Amino acid sequence: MATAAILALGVAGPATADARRPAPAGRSTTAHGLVPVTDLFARRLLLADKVAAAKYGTDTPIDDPAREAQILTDVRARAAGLGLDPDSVAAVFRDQIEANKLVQRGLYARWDANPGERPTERPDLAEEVRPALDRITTGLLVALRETERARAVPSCGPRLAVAAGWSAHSHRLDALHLEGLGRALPSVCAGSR
Ligand SMILES: O=C(O)C(=O)C[C@]1(C(=O)O)C=C[C@@H](O)C=C1
Repeated sequence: MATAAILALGVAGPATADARRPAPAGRSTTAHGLVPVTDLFARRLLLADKVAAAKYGTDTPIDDPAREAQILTDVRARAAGLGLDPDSVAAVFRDQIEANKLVQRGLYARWDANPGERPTERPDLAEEVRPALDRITTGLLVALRETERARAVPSCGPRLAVAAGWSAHSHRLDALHLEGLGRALPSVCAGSR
């Protein structure tokens, strides 16, 4: 999705007048229906700052294929337990990982160019940062299950754009994290896979 489109939606915010009106019978979701998903995407992207701070200036590379495989194996198994399609859920998480790496690389470039902006503390990746990412994984699996129907209807794309704009705005994402949010979205709607 175009970053500019997300930005514009973020500035506009949700349609409050519509949100106050009761939904017509048979129409299950509101414009806010996908916010639980995009909110967790945004939170996960903000954690990329801690991941990058844990690794920057060390021998630990941004890419950790073993950790990625472990996440994808785990979410596939848990998706099946929740009655979700494992392939679809794995696609969503693969996008989250790619989005996270996009932000990490952007931060590295920023810190290389501006030494004054480099992190002053190094969080513990194993003890602090990955457990926080794991908590988001659990929340995201629940959010994907709760939005299964909303993600299967043709209006998913526009609703996702509204939700992403709202989450970008409420988490005050900068341009880099907004780009990450755009990278996080492609697999959310059932028809997009
Ligand atoms: O846990 C890490 O080391 C991260 O960099 C985070 C993360 C992720 O998004 O979960 C991203 C890149 C790595 O390849 C593995 C996992």
